[in-house]
Amino acid sequence: MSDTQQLDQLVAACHWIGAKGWAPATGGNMSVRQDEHFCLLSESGKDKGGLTRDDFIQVEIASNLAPSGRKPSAETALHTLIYRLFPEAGAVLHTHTVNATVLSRVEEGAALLLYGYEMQKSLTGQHTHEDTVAIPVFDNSQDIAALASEIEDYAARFPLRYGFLLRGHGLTCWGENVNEARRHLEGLEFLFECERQRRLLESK
Ligand SMILES: CSCCC(=O)C(=O)COP(=O)(O)O
Ligand SMILES: [Zn+2]
Repeated sequence: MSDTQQLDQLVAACHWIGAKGWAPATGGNMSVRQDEHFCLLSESGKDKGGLTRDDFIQVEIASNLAPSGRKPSAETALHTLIYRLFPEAGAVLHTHTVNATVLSRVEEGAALLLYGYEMQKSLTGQHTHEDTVAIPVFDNSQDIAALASEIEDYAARFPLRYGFLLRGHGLTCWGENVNEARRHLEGLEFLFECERQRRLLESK
């Protein structure tokens, strides 16, 4: 698929995310890989539900630098980390949903454990509700370089698949292309909603 087609799919995904209310105000950021060395990342501070092709900025994956001098997302280092860690990753979506924000705060452990849900099979490679999907939760930080380094250390020691949560902040997830990243986002968001409801009911 050409760069233009991938970017068009990403723009459509941004509009879909916006319509769902998953990137309120200027929250969220989205990117697509161009090749081994470069990705296209959303410009910082924009309403991501209304992005057009021109709102994406080329960023060098190794350096986080934008040759154009424009300002890509404040969370650029998290996107480029994913592209460096996973050569098969082709798109990254970061959202600020209520479920991800609340669940990541009430979860006291280092990971949100999802099990018993048929919808786990919306995640590539999951074939049964009887397995456990672990989505790590990292404490939020305004120091994105330090956060990226912490996540890199985690990935060197533990499996990291589909996405991670930032406590009180949101979800960052990815896929081999925009469509797979979208499926992972939608599947995880559904699972987060179920888990939030389950915890609420069981606490009564
Ligand atoms: C109110 S949004 C705060 C920053 C953030 O978490 C985010 O996802 C958007 O930052 P960006 O620089 O990508 O616009
Ligand atoms: Zn964010």
